[in-house]
Amino acid sequence: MEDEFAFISNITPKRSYQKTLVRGIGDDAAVYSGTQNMDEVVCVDTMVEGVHFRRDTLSPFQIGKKGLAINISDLAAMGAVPTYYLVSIAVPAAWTEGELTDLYKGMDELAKKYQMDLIGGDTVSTKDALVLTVTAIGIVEKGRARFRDQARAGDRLFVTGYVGSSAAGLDLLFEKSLDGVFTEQEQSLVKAHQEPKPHIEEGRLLATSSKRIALNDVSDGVASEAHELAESSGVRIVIEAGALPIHEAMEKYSRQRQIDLALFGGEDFVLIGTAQEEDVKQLQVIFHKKGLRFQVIGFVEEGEPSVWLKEEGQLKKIEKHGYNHFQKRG
Ligand SMILES: Nc1ncnc2c1ncn2[C@@H]1O[C@H](COP(=O)(O)OP(=O)(O)OP(=O)(O)O)[C@@H](O)[C@H]1O
Ligand SMILES: Cc1ncc(C[n+]2csc(CCOP(=O)(O)O)c2C)c(N)n1
Ligand SMILES: [Mg+2]
Ligand SMILES: [Mg+2]
Ligand SMILES: [Mg+2]
Repeated sequence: MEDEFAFISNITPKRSYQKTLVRGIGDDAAVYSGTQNMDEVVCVDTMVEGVHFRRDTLSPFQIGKKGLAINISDLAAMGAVPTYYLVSIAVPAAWTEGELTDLYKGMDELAKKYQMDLIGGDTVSTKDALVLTVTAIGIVEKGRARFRDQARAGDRLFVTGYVGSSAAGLDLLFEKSLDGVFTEQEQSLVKAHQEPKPHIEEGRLLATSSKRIALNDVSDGVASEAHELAESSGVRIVIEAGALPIHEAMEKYSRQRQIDLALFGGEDFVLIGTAQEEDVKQLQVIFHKKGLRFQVIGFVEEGEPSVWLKEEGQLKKIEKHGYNHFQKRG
């Protein structure tokens, strides 16, 4: 990059979607007005070169798109409607301005889909690895945000999409690299890793259609997210191995590997939650009508906060070893 200021000028949006925007990029901070009867929802997640992606696993466009997607996924897990985002980027010398422009195009594609305005950020240089930090903002009707602490004994555990696909796709990318040759089946796993689709529509249905729902998104793997629900809610969660929705492209993998990828792989960015049995029945109908996936994968019991896997009648305790930045993968 030659000039930080010319770069900022290039990535400044020429249009805005949100009516509440008062001042976007170009001042010391952005300003937007609150919306009556809505709560503001805000989250931030970071992607680091070498940790969350490599140059041979994601293209610059995909890095941008995924950097925004993982944040929209957290908004989805709260039941929110996305509105704004801010981008902080630390750029090493090896990255060209063209690549950075592509990275922003990736974010812009998704922003357009959800009518989100880019309203600010920060651009700095760094020595080795690119670091992309996105802050996403959304709104949700007052009292409707979906929390992790709402699971109760008797609830069913559900997910809103395939689990394990992203980790399977990453393994394929490690094996063959970005421009490797993939079968059509392999390509669907690779795509799940490179361009995860945030489940906003699902989150909105869960925020507006039912009563008490605990909700989280799958960034670190089903086991880790189930632990978060169990710990926040003070309950015991049982996952039924046979019910996990595994993509057909993983059929040729051993059963053990499929389950491992689903439980401990992560980055699927589907929603995982719990709801009362009678609400689950309604939700299944609503989701089905919209062509969306809603799969019951287990249940909630009273007991010490813990997660168990039920497989062929046997119960096995599963530890919280999803993806953990400061632990070796178990
Ligand atoms: N360094 C930090 N400083 C302050 N709060 C943090 C920090 N890291 C995480 N948190 C907060 O801790 C909570 C859990 O964060 P966490 O990142 O685990 O959730 P997540 O974004 O859903 O998961 P993931 O990062 O795997 O996508 C959130 O409320 C988050 O804002
Ligand atoms: C090159 C490369 N190596 C490993 C991985 C796997 N990975 C990285 S972070 C993460 C969990 C979510 O992170 P966070 O908790 O920060 O949201 C996972 C499963 C990857 N995507 N790319
Ligand atoms: Mg986070
Ligand atoms: Mg989350
Ligand atoms: Mg997250």
